[in-house]
Amino acid sequence: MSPMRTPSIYSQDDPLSEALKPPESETDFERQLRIERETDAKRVSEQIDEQLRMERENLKRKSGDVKLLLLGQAESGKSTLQKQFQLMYRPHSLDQERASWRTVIYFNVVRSIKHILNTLESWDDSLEEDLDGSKAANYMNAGPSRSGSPFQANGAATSRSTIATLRRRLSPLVSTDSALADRLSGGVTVSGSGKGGVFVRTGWQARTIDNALGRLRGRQSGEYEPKQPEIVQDPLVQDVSRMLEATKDEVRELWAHPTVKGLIAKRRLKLDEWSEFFLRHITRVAAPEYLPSTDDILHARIQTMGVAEHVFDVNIHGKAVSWHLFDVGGARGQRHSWVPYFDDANAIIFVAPVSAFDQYLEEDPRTNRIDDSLQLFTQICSSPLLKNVHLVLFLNKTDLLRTKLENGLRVQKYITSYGDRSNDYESVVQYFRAHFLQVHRRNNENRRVLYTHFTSVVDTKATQRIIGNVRDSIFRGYLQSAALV
Ligand SMILES: Nc1nc2c(ncn2[C@@H]2O[C@H](COP(=O)(O)OP(=O)(O)OP(=O)(O)O)[C@@H](O)[C@H]2O)c(=O)[nH]1
Ligand SMILES: [Mg+2]
Repeated sequence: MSPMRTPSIYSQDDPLSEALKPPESETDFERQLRIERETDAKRVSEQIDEQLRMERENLKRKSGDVKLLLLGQAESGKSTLQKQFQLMYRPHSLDQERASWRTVIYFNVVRSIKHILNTLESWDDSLEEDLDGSKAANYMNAGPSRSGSPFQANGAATSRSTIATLRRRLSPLVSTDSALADRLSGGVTVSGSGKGGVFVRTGWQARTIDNALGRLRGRQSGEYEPKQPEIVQDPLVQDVSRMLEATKDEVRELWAHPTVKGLIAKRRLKLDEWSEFFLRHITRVAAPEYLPSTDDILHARIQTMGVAEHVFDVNIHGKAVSWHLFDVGGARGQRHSWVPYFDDANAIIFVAPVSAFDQYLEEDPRTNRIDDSLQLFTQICSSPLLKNVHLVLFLNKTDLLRTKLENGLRVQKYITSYGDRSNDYESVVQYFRAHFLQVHRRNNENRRVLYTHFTSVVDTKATQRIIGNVRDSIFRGYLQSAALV
């Protein structure tokens, strides 16, 4: 007679229970493991619910508080701007979460290496063709190589074998990709998350540690003492750190390889700004006791899921006012969650990345990112719910725009209406600004002012000055509308 089954957490009435039912052939040992896993998952889920409930409680808005929304497409720089607010008004909180950013940065590095190796694989045949012909010279001129150019000595065959060796040596590091993604997302996958890979919800920093502890607890017998986030050592992060340390020369060699440089120069390999940043700083990032600097945190990339609320006490003229800042996920699949937050908003900072003129949406590769920003800005300007909101526009990523133009990228190639205007920085930013101003003018029944700033939100000094300006202008409008002056 088979032993009586311990009840599962799946309810018998649940229509999903049929699909989730354990297999008939499950052994006692497998069942025990499954039940432990389920109990563990339930505990984590309850902790998350409790944490969210407490966060909601703490975040309750009082009348007189300022509600500021950060809006804009994915990768525009909203969360980076939020970090600047945090740095300015709650710097200790960034220190507390500093260690958890290591997971994100390792994930960014591992994804970048994976992307380079995959691109090398898919271009293998045409590379061979290029490298055998005169075009090889372009690759060699495209950038310095730490190890010298392998093509000069033995040609394409040597290059291929160097890359094959690097691929083999880097494969254990690359294979940590999904475990890191899982750690960050807490196992939640979102379809269409694309190359950025992982969406995180508000409070992920604490939960990243909790996820690690949950798993640790599963392995240990007996009780464990919860520790401070800073001193908790996530075994996965420790493993990745060791691997990175052991293979940092290979990562550097791959990054400096003439074929990789050549593919980048020919725009066959497109790396995101954060990939380039961390690969450039790989020696520091791969050091055993690496703790991310503030600059590293500002460059780290993780997609926002839903809407994350942050509260800051902003002091102005001796009076402390609570600001509730809402950082939204900008990907198309996330935008439906914005509208409930429009109600009673005081101000919006719309972030539009002007460097993105040569880029297309991850979610829809036919849509140019500047076009998408303009469409989105049109919707925001024309929304009746937002007609009284103080409106600020950040034309962001101006540093990257400058670099692209200096490298000879022509705007007209991607935005034909640009025509034969001069391709210098000033002409380009003014052209984009004029388009946003036009959208605003056409959707401005209430004759409200649009405050525009050219920004690079990874630049702390400049951004904090601009935040100061924005704070003052929002505050003036806020005082007027509250009839306090
Ligand atoms: N160089 C440079 N990088 C920037 C700038 N603004 C943002 N970034 C980088 O761009 C990446 C994306 O920025 P995020 O702040 O995560 O973008 P987001 O708007 O929050 O994106 P979603 O959460 O997906 O909506 C990060 O790696 C940032 O470091 C900028 O002005 N200059
Ligand atoms: Mg974000």
